[in-house]
Amino acid sequence: MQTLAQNLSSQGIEAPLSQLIHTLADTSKAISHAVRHGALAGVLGATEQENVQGETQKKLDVITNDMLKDALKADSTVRGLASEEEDYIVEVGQSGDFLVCFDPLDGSSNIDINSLVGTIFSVLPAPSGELSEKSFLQAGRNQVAAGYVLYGPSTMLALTTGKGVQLFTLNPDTNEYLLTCEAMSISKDTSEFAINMSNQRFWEAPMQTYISDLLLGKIGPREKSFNMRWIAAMVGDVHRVLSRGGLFTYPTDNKNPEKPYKLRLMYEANPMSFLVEQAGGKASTGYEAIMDIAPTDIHQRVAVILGSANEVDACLEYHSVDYSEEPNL
Ligand SMILES: O=P(O)(O)OC[C@H]1O[C@](O)(COP(=O)(O)O)[C@@H](O)[C@@H]1O
Ligand SMILES: [Mg+2]
Ligand SMILES: [Mg+2]
Repeated sequence: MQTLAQNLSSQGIEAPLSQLIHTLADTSKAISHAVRHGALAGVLGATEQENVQGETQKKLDVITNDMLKDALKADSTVRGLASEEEDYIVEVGQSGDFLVCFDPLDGSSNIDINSLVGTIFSVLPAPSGELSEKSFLQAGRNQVAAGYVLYGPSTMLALTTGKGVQLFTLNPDTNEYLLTCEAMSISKDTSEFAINMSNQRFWEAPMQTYISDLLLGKIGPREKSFNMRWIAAMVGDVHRVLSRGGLFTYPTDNKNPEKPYKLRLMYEANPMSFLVEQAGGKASTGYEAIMDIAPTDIHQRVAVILGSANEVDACLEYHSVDYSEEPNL
């Protein structure tokens, strides 16, 4: 099995990007170690702090953010970083080639129940000139690399540099990432979907109708039965979609009109969309491809529908219908 270094070199990845990917991969090994020690290391539970998005930070949110920040600050290829847990962008060096956006610990609500969590990252080219938040506001199409690390029964790194999606598994005996799937591929069709059903009454008409039709199974317009899964960590749900197909969505809702979306564009939706497209799937808001969005804020949120191409298309058809005349929606 190829090591991460061997795989990057066989893909012809240039030295600066390879260095950065190693920094991220090495830090994820340390995070995996901390996550695995859980209560033994006193890292479970919440802090008294909130992040810029008004969410109470878990201890591990802060610990993992600091680990990644420190490692990226020491990497000469990094010009700046943006994190879910940082209010503002952080300038790192004067001359680095890359900007890194990351969610240090995705699925925070799973920490205290010993369930799946992960790290998501997106690498953008650093524009020349003075660094500001504007430097980061690039469409997802500009990403030069993206990936996630899943801290599950085994620790796995899914990575794309625009040449398909490679999956590595951390060998716990040698602490080395080894290539265990050289080209992840999402089946075009699926009969599995993932959505937080408890928000059903808050969704817009297209999603209400689409999910109702899935639930009707064989007696409905789709004429087949669908299964549902919800891990409550995007990283786990997207990993399942990459592994065996499926549709994952966190749609627009009006639960809190000031927050119509949940997932963050720069460090959740864009990197996952890059991976999904590279594995042959699709990623949309319902109205446009996620990676085509021109960002306006590093912490901006967005509706996400991603996964098996034909099923995403089926969902998008519901978004092209005018429901304004429908009495009950
Ligand atoms: O709590 P809900 O509604 O199930 O939302 C789960 C979603 O929220 C998230 O946990 C948000 O990520 P963070 O844990 O990084 O804030 C996603 O990973 C996941 O898909
Ligand atoms: Mg997250
Ligand atoms: Mg997070």
